[in-house]
Amino acid sequence: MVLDLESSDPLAAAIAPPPNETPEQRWAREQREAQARRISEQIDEQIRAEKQAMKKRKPMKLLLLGQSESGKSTTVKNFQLAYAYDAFLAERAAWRAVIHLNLVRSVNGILDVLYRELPEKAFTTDSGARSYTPGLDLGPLDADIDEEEDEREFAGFSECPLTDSHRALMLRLGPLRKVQRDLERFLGAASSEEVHTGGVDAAPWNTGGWRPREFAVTARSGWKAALGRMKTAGRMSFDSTMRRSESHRRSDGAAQDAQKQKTAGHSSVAKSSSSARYSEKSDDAEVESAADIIATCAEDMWALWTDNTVRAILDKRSMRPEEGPGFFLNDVMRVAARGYEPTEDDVVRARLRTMGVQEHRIMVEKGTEAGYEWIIYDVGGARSLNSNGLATQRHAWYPYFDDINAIIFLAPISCFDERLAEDKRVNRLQDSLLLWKAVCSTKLLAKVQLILFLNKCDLLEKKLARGVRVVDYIPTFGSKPNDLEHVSRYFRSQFKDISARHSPTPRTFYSFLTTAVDTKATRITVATVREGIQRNNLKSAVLF
Ligand SMILES: Nc1nc2c(ncn2[C@@H]2O[C@H](COP(=O)(O)OP(=O)(O)OP(=O)(O)O)[C@@H](O)[C@H]2O)c(=O)[nH]1
Ligand SMILES: [Mg+2]
Repeated sequence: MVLDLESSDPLAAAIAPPPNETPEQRWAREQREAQARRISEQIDEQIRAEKQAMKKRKPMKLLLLGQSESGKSTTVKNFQLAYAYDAFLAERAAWRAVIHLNLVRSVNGILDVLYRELPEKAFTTDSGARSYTPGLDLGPLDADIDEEEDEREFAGFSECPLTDSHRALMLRLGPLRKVQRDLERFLGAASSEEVHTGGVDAAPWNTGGWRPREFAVTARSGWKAALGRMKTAGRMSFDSTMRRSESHRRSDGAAQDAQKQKTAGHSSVAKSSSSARYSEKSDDAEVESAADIIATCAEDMWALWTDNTVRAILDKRSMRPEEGPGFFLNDVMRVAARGYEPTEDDVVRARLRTMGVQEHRIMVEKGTEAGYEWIIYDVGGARSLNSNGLATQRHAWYPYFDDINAIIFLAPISCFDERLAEDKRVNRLQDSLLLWKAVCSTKLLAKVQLILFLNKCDLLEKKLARGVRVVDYIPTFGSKPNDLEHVSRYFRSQFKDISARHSPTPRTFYSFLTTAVDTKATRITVATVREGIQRNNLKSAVLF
């Protein structure tokens, strides 16, 4: 049987003129069709005009505040994922070097602990000064040593539990010291600025004692320029033919970064752009060689992380790298593999400290608001922004406070049992509350919507599940059940109370329980917040 395509096409049948149409009927039909075309064109024109108007509309300005490691930059990444996905994708490869740095920092942090477990003679020089075994390229101790902690009797081990095969493993991982230095130099070539953390910066994965120093690149020193270089490096491993066009783009990018930072009120633009000079060839080669060494060490890193003795040593020291920032050891075989491309989740979990102010322009790519621009200011939560810092540095923040539409304030509520490194008397949650109080009471912000993200709920839940009792750190918590619901409700009530008592004029309290590394859940929160800010009304958004 031959299929009659013409008559079996429902569309063709629907638009075909009726059979036996009279001239009058034809005239009437053509009139109707012309009218329908006019309406359709009007609608198209209206959409075009709306898009134009959208582009002309003042961008929505959002400021992210909160102590260091509260999750501000992670929240920015969630905004990018939701509303500027193409831009997010474009930068994804660039994060490889950061993720590699995060990984080797975890490994070197563990190695530091292990070397300190070895008998004295294994790391005492002729002069008696402590050092690592001579002849190894272990570099300087990459941790802030707390002598008190160092001398502490190591309960549970009467003698060194590390065997010869542990030592051999540690030796084989020795080259990762240099890898860490190289990656730090690469990411920070614009500034070579290492930040000695303290105060609100501190969120070590060991709650007491010493911790690995964290590496930072700053807005002032042009970390975006560094990211530009990482883009090259990341892409190189996927497509080396991109090299030439990329180097052109990079110089453009450095100029744009300088311009953006200027817009954001940075005084050190010149420094930022001039410091973007670097030796492309050696930097690229360094990053590739770092990736190579990391790939070679993959199995040993995994062996280290899964070794029972090593884990017992970390446990005894209450060290939990897996709860710290930028933890990739569980994924080491994937992340360290040659040709590794970061996933979305990897990028969201990657840790790169922000110093100064980062300005992110997010152009909404799709939907009814395509073409609409958001400017998100991501403030480094370093010391300058602690409870006292806000007072002393308030002038520096005025340009950002001025015409801001909303502030998202991030408070990591899992850190109720952690203390500031610079002042052991101050609880980190307490520090967050003080900063919140300072923000709430700022007169210039009286009319600004404040949205509180009680973040790191996943870590809070884990902590409570392993028996850490809130009342031991915050006596006013009393005898309430030590579970996520009651604890988060209690913490929320503290923040709410401060908002009510210290806001210059009455303001509605908006809060969300968040886990910023959970991109699915955060996407919903971000959408609610975005719509709410746009309508200047988040009433339906108050959760629990
Ligand atoms: N487990 C967990 N980790 C989180 C969460 N939010 C952020 N992180 C991690 O915490 C680390 C710090 O997050 P950032 O977003 O860099 O913190 P920040 O507030 O920008 O810190 P500064 O730039 O120092 O001011 C990163 O490694 C994140 O992946 C969370 O809800 N749960
Ligand atoms: Mg940040």
